[in-house]
Amino acid sequence: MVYNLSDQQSLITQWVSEIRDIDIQKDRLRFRRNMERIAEVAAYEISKQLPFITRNVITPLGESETLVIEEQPVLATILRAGVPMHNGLLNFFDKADSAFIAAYRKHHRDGSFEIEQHYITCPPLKGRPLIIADPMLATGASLILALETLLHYGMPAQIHIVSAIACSEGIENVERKFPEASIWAATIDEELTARGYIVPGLGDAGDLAFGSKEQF
Ligand SMILES: O=P(O)(O)OC[C@H]1O[C@H](OP(=O)(O)OP(=O)(O)O)[C@H](O)[C@@H]1O
Ligand SMILES: O=c1cc[nH]c(=O)[nH]1
Ligand SMILES: [Mg+2]
Repeated sequence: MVYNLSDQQSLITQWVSEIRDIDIQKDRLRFRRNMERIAEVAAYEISKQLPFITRNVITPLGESETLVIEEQPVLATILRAGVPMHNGLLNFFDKADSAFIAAYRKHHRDGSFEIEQHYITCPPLKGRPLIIADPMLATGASLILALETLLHYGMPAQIHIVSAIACSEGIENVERKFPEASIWAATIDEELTARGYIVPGLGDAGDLAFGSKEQF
């Protein structure tokens, strides 16, 4: 299932406009915070699909029957561009465990690239909701490799993918491999360049959040 959070006008469409804008996106603090709050809204929406249980709470004046999350999710993030979205998810799922995957596109001279994955840390996933943040779902190669690796830690009860900008081709690639996953995108673009950049997209999310990186 794919959820496009720009289906309706809302603060999400405002924030998407700001992360795309070639001038506004230069403000790194605002860029990271916009990514963070997009993830916060996605966390709220995803929370409606998690299992809840009834709990009796003693208040100073009596008792109240409330609904609380039954099983805390595991929040996974692909470094480095995913870090601001991870913070956003953690702001809302404040009791969750976290998983981290270090992966990046290793570019070759001919313009092609492959995904290098170096480090992963993850708690047991069996029977738990898994929410993975990757701000740019371009070809989907990073996300697919990350999910394939994460599933060695157990089969989650639910898989939710949170992206700021997802492109149709990447969504199709991910859906083919993980049809059970829900994709929550702040917006969806149609075009992918030969070098795997989303158009109109926003540029390089990792560089915009943290600065450019040297590649050896
Ligand atoms: O869907 P894909 O084609 O795999 O592309 C998406 C990936 O590319 C970006 O990471 P990048 O490799 O630029 O690393 P960074 O976070 O260090 O900038 C982005 O954060 C995704 O993880
Ligand atoms: O457009 C894109 C594609 C991958 N990664 C990015 O940061 N931007
Ligand atoms: Mg990058």
